[in-house]
Amino acid sequence: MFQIVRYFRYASKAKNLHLHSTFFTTTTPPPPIEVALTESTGRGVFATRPIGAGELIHKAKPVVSHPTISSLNSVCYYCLKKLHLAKSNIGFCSHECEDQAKAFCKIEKKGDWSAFNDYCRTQGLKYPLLVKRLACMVISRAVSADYLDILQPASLSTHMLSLLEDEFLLLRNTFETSDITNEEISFLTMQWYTGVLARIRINAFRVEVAVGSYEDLLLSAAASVAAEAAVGNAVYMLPSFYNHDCDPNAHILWIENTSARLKALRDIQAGEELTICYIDASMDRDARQTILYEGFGFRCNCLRCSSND
Ligand SMILES: C[S@@+](CC[C@H](N)C(=O)[O-])C[C@H]1O[C@@H](n2cnc3c(N)ncnc32)[C@H](O)[C@@H]1O
Repeated sequence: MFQIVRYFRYASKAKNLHLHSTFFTTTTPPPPIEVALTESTGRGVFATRPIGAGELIHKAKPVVSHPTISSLNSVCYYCLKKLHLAKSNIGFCSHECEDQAKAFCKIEKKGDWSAFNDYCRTQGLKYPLLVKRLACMVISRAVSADYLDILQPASLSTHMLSLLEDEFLLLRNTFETSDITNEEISFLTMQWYTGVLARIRINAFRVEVAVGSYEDLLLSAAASVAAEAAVGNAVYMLPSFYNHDCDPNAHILWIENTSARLKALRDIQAGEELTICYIDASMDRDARQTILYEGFGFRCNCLRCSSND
C-alpha cells in the first residue's frame, strides 16, 4: 500500500539551520533527492547523486486531486484517467479507484453540491473543489485537518480574503444542511479554509494528461510533449518543494492519470538543485515575470530572466 513516510533531519550548520527531508514510499527505494533550505528561495529539492538526462527521478501520487468541472463526467473521479464512455454523473475507471474514493465519496454524497458547483462553474474557480475534497477526506478521517500545513502558503491580500468568504460559506452551508454533525466539521473555519486555499494556490498542479506512449514521453524533450487540456488539479507532497526556473533541469509529466513522474531534462550533478518550470516556458520574459509574480508571489532571477531572454 502506498504510504508516505516523512523523514526530517535537523542539523545546525555554521551558516544556518539546514532542513533535510525525504519523502519516499515504503515499497520503493527512496529517490535520489533531498529537501533542504536554499540560499534565497525557501526550501528546495537537491540531487543526492548524479542524475542522468532523461532519468525518471521519482513518481508521486497526489495527496488531493479533483477533475475540472468541465471534465467531471469524462474522467475518473479519483485518478482523472479518461473514461471510455462519458457518464451522466461521476464515474470511475476501475474498481480500485472506486474503492480508494469510497471514504470521501460517502461524505460527499450526504450533501447537495449543486449550489457550490454552480458557483465554481460561473466564477471559473478550480481550487475550492480541491478544498471540498480535502474537507471530505478530513471528515472521513482519511487525513488530519493540518495535512497541508507543511506546504508554503501564498500571502493573500485583504481583497482576496474577502473574495473567499462566499465560497467558504457555501462549502460550510452544504455540510451544515447535510446529516454531518457540527462536531465533525468543527475544523471547518474561515481560517482553515483560507490556510488550505493559500497552500493550494501555490502548490497545486494543473494535471494535463500527455498524448503518447510512456517510452516516447520519457525520451522526448519537455517542449515536444504534447498535452491535452487540463483534466483536473492536484496537490503533491514532494513535487511541492521543487522551485521554479525558466530553464529547468527537471520536468513533471502525467501519462494517463494523476500519478506524476519527475524526469531529468539534462545531466544533474550531486548537490545541484532540481527545478521545474511552473509556467509555459515559451512565453517572453515580461509575460513570465508577470505571471510568476501574480500567481506565485516572486520575481524570477533565473539566468534566462537575468539575461533578458
Ligand atoms: C511550490 S513552492 C516551492 C517550495 C518552496 N520554496 C518552499 O519552501 O516550500 C513555490 C514557492 O517557492 C518560492 N519560489 C519558487 N521558485 C522560486 C524562484 N525561482 N525565485 C524565488 N522564489 C521561488 C516562491 O515563494 C513560490 O511561491
